[in-house]
Amino acid sequence: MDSDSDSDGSHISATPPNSPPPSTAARHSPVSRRRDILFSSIKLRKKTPAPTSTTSRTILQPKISKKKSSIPPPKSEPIDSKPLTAAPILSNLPFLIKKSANPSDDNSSDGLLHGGHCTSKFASFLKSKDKILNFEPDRPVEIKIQTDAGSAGLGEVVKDEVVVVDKGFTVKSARKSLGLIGGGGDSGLLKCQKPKSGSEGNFVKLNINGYGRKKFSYKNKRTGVSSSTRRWKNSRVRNKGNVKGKGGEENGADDEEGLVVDIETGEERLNFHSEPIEEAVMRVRNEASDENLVSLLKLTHGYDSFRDGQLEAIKAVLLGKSTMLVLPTGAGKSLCYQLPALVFSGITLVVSPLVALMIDQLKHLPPSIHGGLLCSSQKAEEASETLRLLQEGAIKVLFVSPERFLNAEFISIFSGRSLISLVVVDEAHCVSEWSHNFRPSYMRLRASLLRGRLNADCILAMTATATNKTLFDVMQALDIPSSNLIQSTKLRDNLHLSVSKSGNRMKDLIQLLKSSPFMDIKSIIIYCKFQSDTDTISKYLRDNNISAKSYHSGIPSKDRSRVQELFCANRVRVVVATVAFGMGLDKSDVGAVIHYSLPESLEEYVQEIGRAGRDGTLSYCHLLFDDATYFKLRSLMYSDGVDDYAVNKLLCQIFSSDGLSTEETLSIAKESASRKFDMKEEVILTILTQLELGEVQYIHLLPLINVTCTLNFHQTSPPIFASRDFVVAAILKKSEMKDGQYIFNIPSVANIMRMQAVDLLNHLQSLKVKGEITYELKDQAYCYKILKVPEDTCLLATQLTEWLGEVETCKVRKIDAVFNAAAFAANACDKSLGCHKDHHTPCLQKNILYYFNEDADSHVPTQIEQNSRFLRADIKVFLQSNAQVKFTPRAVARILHGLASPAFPPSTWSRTHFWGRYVHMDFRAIMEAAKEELVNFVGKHVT
Ligand SMILES: Nc1ncnc2c1ncn2[C@@H]1O[C@H](COP(=O)(O)OP(=O)(O)OP(=O)(O)O)[C@@H](O)[C@H]1O
Repeated sequence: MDSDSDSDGSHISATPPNSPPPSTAARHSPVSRRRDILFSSIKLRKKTPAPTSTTSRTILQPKISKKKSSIPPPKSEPIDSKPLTAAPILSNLPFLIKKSANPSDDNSSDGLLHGGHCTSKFASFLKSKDKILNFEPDRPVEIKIQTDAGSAGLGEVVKDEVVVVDKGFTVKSARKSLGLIGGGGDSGLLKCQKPKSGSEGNFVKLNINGYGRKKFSYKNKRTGVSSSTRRWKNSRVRNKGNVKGKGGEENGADDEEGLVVDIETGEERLNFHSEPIEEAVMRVRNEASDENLVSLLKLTHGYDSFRDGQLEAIKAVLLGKSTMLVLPTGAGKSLCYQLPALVFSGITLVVSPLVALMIDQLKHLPPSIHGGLLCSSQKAEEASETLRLLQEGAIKVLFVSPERFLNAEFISIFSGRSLISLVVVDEAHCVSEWSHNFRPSYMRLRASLLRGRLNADCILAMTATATNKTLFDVMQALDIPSSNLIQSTKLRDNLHLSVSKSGNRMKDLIQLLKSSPFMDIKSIIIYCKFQSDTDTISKYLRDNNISAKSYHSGIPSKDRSRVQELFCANRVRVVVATVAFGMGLDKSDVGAVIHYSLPESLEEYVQEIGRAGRDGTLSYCHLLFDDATYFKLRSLMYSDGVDDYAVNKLLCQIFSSDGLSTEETLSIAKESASRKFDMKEEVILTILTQLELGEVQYIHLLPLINVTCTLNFHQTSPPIFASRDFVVAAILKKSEMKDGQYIFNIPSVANIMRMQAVDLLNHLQSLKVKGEITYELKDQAYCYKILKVPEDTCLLATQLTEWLGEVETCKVRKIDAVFNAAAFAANACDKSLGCHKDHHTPCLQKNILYYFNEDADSHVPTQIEQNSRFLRADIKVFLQSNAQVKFTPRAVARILHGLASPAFPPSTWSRTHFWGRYVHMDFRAIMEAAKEELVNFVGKHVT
């Protein structure tokens, strides 16, 4: 499709010129990448009854575990053959104080994990028995711990030193691994520096009775700077090049128990005393009674009681019942797998969509539970270290990204063995394409894989935000019976919700921040949709003497971490952020969340306001909305749409291989295919994923590689080299010569050599190291092998297109629902439910709950315009003035909505007068009109 046209006849349009078209950069850099990858696959699942009960009750009875563990049995076995076989879970487990990880370092934009990008520094964020692999060895953390448990335990800060005195625990043993807090080896990089005895004046002592989890927020009396921050700096200097903790050596003991402080977040963590916990675990294994569970909870987490839904979920899981758990954000879902992980003998595998979340959850594991993580951008040695520890039984809870399930080696660890006791699917709504952020990679998480290949009997799916339709889908995919749904209200009642329609959002925002209650709130998140907004607003706030920083995926990860650090340390009052901020952020005292832009769904709204008031205090959430943003965001929901014929053409290319041998690696270059089919790369990936994971497995997807290689020989002449090296011979045979360079396609050569593309690349690399060749690679491509050719490509294309259309409709319905709820509150609420002025907690809560419980496909009314008297005339003019270009109805509608697409780039098309002119009108209505006009236009020009 050629679309290079400058002249579009704008001068003769039917409507007067619009206000200047929105900047394409702004329009097309919404940070919600969720939408970009939302398209996915057709799932033709068997229908099972929808979950009916909102709360399932379980009767806990001991169950005999069938599982064997690689972990040797403990010295003290349970008294009888009770359900859950024992493991030496606690002795000599390490205690870890970690430098808080940086959740924003996920390379994938907005912190979302796609294709498993994460920086390697997370990779080694691992707790293990022998080692703590720190990702920044040059930045060890020191924490001083007061060992004198006999002291009164009153906290104070002197000379920036932090120490925790634990009254409730005693030091269990003195270990030699002095550099490692509680560690058993000497390779740990986190430092525990013991105070010199009697130097109490240097240390903070907290009166915590061993169990408290108070917020640590002491300030240095002199500087006013948080001691943890200062401490952090000090420790860096002091520990340079010194891995072993000197202080620890001096004192001869470093295995402290009690409460300790995360040096960066200031958060307290419980150290533990292994024997009482071990005994408590045994008691739960013998009888998972409320009493036994509460006493374990107290020992491991320091809490006196369970929150709503927790006990029920834990009991169900301990009984081996696969469970769907829906609790509000911040309600404490993690605990529901942490305690079972401790009790089960095998591994608990936690699947999480974000590296940031994984890090956060790993960080928040109680010290009695060993954790590790695997993500795809780990260095090979880091991943193998984790796997080694896993196989040794040194990891109880392993966090993995869904992409890990593509890795055959990983799956093979568990195949045929009963190593896994529990699989936890966190953010389980991602499994469903009807959720607000479906992840194609979550499609791999099917009960068949988890049970069949990983040998995991029990699955715990957790989410805070799912409509009934999504829940049904997830439970069906994971084979969770409808009776095993544990669900509590979706909104915390400490969130005060308000809404206002705004004519000038910037001005209204400042006014809001300067008025009660917001003016007194010390920690505020402002959510925006567009990156550019976050920068503009934060600057504007600073200009108005409000301490603010922006946060979005376009900011370098180091700076993002810094913003998060400052915010967590209460040194920045406001963070103006895109959706990228907040995932994995467990700052408990965020007092307000303000939406500067309309969220894309009520799920997103609930998730984001859930960042506020996690400490249970009354917190304020205000939503500013306007029509223009709604139109813009609604329009963007259509940017991934595809047409039947384009999908058909793509399928023809996918299955166009000559040989169709299952051994052949085929490829589709991302960029050129995207342009050729006018389809976003993510949409192509979605279709490929569906072809792999749908009901029929047509292809097997392989890792992305650059497929075009340009090669130069430097030492040996090519023919002589070819006679010695059969790979080179094949390359010469398959290459095109251009300017003395050999250009070839990697998979083609690999195929004739009957080798894997990756092995060919390794071979080239070794020749390069020897100085024989240099080469360049380009054209990133999706690689795959064909397993089955569809009998009817057209039918398959139609099914795929229809399904993608349904997903699109679902997304549009979501944004309509959130707009309607806001508009109702602002314009139509009769205040009968108790709302007053801008305060609309009752009516918003009601609408949100209604939305979550609504009938799956119920109609959501829209206020968007369906027609315009100038539309037809404008389309006519547009087509006439671009008569040389082949348009589809979708292409015309996109241009009229100002939506970029691969074949109609904004660099060319935003110049037209029609670009974005009809963004306020329903996209599909424009497509319909464009279709009719195109038929007329083509009819006239053909005859
Ligand atoms: N029984 C309990 N008593 C007191 N605090 C608890 C209890 N259970 C969990 N918490 C605390 O509540 C906070 C939120 O817990 P958690 O992170 O598990 O929430 P979540 O439900 O996973 O939230 P989100 O959906 O936002 O990730 C944590 O600080 C946790 O320690």
